[in-house]
Amino acid sequence: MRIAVFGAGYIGLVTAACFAELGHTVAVRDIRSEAVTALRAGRTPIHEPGLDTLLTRNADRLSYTIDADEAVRGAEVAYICVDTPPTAGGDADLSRVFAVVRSLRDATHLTAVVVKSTVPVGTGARVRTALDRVGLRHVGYASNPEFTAEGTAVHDFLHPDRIVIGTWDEQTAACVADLHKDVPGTIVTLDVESAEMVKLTANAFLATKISFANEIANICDLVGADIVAVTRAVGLDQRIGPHFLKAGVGWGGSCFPKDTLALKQMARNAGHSPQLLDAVIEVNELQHRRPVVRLRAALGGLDGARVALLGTTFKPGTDDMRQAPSTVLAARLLAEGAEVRCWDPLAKLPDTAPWSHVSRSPSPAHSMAEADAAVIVTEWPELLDVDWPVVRPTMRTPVILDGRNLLDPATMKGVGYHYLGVGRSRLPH
Ligand SMILES: NC(=O)c1ccc[n+]([C@@H]2O[C@H](COP(=O)([O-])OP(=O)(O)OC[C@H]3O[C@@H](n4cnc5c(N)ncnc54)[C@H](O)[C@@H]3O)[C@@H](O)[C@H]2O)c1
Ligand SMILES: O=c1ccn([C@@H]2O[C@H](COP(=O)(O)OP(=O)(O)O[C@H]3O[C@H](CO)[C@@H](O)[C@H](O)[C@H]3O)[C@@H](O)[C@H]2O)c(=O)[nH]1
Repeated sequence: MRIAVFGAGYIGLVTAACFAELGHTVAVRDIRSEAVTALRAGRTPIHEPGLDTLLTRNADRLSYTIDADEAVRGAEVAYICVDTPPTAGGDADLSRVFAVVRSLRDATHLTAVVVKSTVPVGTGARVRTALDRVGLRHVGYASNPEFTAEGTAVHDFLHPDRIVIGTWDEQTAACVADLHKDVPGTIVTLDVESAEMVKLTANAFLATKISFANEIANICDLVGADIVAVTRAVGLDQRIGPHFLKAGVGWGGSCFPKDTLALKQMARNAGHSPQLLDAVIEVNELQHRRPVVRLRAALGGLDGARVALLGTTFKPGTDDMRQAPSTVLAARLLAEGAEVRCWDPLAKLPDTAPWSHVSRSPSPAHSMAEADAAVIVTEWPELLDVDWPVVRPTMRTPVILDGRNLLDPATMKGVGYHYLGVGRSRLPH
């Protein structure tokens, strides 16, 4: 099939590359000319494992343009993969989605318009009305939310747990299902509103699991239990499962913060106050700040202290800094008078505050030299290879706050660190 993909970001590019891998012909449209220029020159503007390979291998089935008409020329299906960031009030900003819909007005040959962007319930109905208004009444509509995670998106797309297709007519459902015919995974067809709700619910539930683990970790710290041992045992219960129970510095990224807030505001707009979701978000915001409280106590104040941030991206395996917990940490440390350095193997650090006041180090060891404390913010595997006994004497004070419970506490204490984990105060100091 011929597909037009709108948006050459993390989701649009993965969608385009994977559909091309499945044998479809894909035209990608973005409004950022620099992204289109890079893609045309064979450069991938984002880091996503496996994406380069797919884009290169399927280059003859892929094209890139800033021209919407060129993208949809001959296409049967248009996929909308544009960003839906929060407005100032926290609702999802749908302006880009509707800009794409307006740009389709001459694409009368389309069979279906599919929204993959994460959107509030009711968006599909509004897009349907907008399509009708621009003369595309005969074109089908589907919601096909995406569940891939950054760092594993290519694998997740090609090996999904489920493919969710929300439509109001069987023909469009069959068309979207056909695009995925060579992809394993259960196809779930349902109404558009429920499909939109599935996406928001899945992210809210995963965020809830993490906030729950973080709350239990904070209690573990107070009463003398070890969160790693606790969640390992609890997760063996098949009704609970082991996933998304890792305590740490809280969740970030381009999805959980935005989507939990969008769900909360969507509920409030409907007259419901979602108290559990409020608590999930609040626990997470506090979790971003807790390392500063703990460092202040460990160092007897932060004014003039040198702190190294090890890892800045919101998780390993990506260059994405969107809503990374490290940004709150860096800002808070600077506000308390600390000098902050950072190391990250991939991060695209913004040149705005707080990062404009943070110095970059080429290696973890370099960032820790003469430092009073280091915080593991992102569990990059490179941190397991650091020669910790060699680094310790180079630090002014050997305080390690392991915000991801990555390292072995006994080993770190054995080589002379003042080691602090998350929810692990039971372990001997
Ligand atoms: N990033 C993820 O892992 C992920 C996973 C599941 C769902 N989603 C959802 O997918 C959507 C896209 O997320 P993303 O991370 O890819 O965002 P992104 O910011 O990386 O990419 C969005 C792209 O859309 C482009 N764009 C904006 N307006 C456009 C227009 N009118 N025509 C064509 N292109 C346009 C932007 O220039 C940008 O390159 C969001 O709704 C997000 O919530 C993201
Ligand atoms: O046990 C855990 C698991 C994750 N995290 C944190 O949670 C955040 C999100 O992680 P992850 O879910 O792996 O990354 P995303 O790429 O944001 O993917 C999520 O958001 C996407 C966008 O909606 C969805 O498609 C995915 O299904 C969903 O996992 C990161 O800050 C992680 O550090 C934890 O703190 N503890």
